[in-house]
Amino acid sequence: MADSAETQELVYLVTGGCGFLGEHVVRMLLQREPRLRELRIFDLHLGPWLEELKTGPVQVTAIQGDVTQAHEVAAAVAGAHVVIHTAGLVDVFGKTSPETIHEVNVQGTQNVIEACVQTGTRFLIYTSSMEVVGPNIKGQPFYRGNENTPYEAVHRHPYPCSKALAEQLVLEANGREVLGGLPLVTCALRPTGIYGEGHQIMRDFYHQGLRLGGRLFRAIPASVEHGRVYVGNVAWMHVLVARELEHRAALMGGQVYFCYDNSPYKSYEDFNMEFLGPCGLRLVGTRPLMPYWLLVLLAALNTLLQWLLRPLMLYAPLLNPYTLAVANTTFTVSTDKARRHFGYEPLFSWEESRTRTIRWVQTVEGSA
Ligand SMILES: NC(=O)c1ccc[n+]([C@@H]2O[C@H](COP(=O)([O-])OP(=O)(O)OC[C@H]3O[C@@H](n4cnc5c(N)ncnc54)[C@H](O)[C@@H]3O)[C@@H](O)[C@H]2O)c1
Ligand SMILES: CC(C)CCC[C@@H](C)[C@H]1CC[C@H]2[C@@H]3[C@H](O)C=C4C[C@@H](O)CC[C@]4(C)[C@H]3CC[C@]12C
Repeated sequence: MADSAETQELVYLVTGGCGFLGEHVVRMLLQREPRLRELRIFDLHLGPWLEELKTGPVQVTAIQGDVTQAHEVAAAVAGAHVVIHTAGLVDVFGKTSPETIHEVNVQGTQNVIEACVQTGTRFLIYTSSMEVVGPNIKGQPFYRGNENTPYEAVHRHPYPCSKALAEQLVLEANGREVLGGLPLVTCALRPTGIYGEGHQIMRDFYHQGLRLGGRLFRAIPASVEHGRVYVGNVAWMHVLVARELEHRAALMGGQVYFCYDNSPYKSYEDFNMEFLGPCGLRLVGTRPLMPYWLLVLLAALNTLLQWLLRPLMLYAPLLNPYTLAVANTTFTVSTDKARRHFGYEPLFSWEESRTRTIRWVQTVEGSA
């Protein structure tokens, strides 16, 4: 992309632009990418909030489409300078079949890659995930690791498997010739557990606490560290990579970067309480209130119930064998690769991230 900080000439496409992360990427681009002429938002489910974005200087084009449909993807990609591909099924609760997860997350990503090649789009940023690395099926901890830390990335669950395959497709596509003869430049960003305004699981925990009289009951040892990253900083990293990818193609092309900021390392439950506590909830117990084997049994029971009830209803509780294993395994990152490669610094401090998230929880329906 030519250096044209002043002129608005670039066309960006964000797939999954109406999702939790996608919406923040869309808003961040409109706020902090002065070269934008058109911003295309491609999603299976378009949000009503998009209308409010159409009053600004940037042409905002909402495209209702399905990444599993190659022709729809190609039509949306054609003419874009940059594609930020966040669309995906983030399903670790058994809501959809393994086949559907693969079709959306893997085949959908392949469709995006082929659309870039066929239409001449040269820059593709993929939202991968920490789960491409771990935690693995052996439950081995990943303690403050980085992009080069050796770790046996072995998965069985459809979601991490799909993210790993999709990431591999994106990285392997780096350097492919696109229409016009120039090379495709790709990279993948690996957020750890994202939190912030719009985080559905945080909302679920909040409602669960309200139902239990303002209390949540500790299930995971406080010593299990989870890496979390604020959604605004993840969005900022996507914007920054998109801006720097051309000028630093040789360094950044085909690379993966963990998404990180200054959010503290805590157990999943203790971290959530940073936001739910100020909103009136209390985490009962300094240690897990029930033995791990009982949690394993309950998780297995939930899987059985989900299977039995499937003909009648969707039963998809937070607790299942996979979510329990992930929750119970330390996974934290400590890296500065994004800073070294493209000058990333978190846009939001921990204090700002925390305040913004608390304010959002306070607006959640049913809040105390
Ligand atoms: N939430 C996290 O903690 C987290 C952490 C790491 C990585 N990620 C990754 O970030 C991305 C976004 O995750 P999220 O948490 O915002 O999820 P989300 O479910 O809120 O957003 C995903 C978006 O993709 C859209 N989508 C789903 N299937 C589609 C299809 N077939 N065609 C077009 N659009 C489709 C959905 O409508 C939704 O708007 C995903 O790729 C996910 O794997 C999320
Ligand atoms: C004891 C049980 C009730 C566990 C409840 C917490 C559980 C639902 C949480 C714990 C860890 C969470 C995952 C983690 O933050 C990272 C990711 C990667 C991302 O790509 C998708 C979301 C996911 C899987 C989180 C889902 C919710 C988990 C499992």
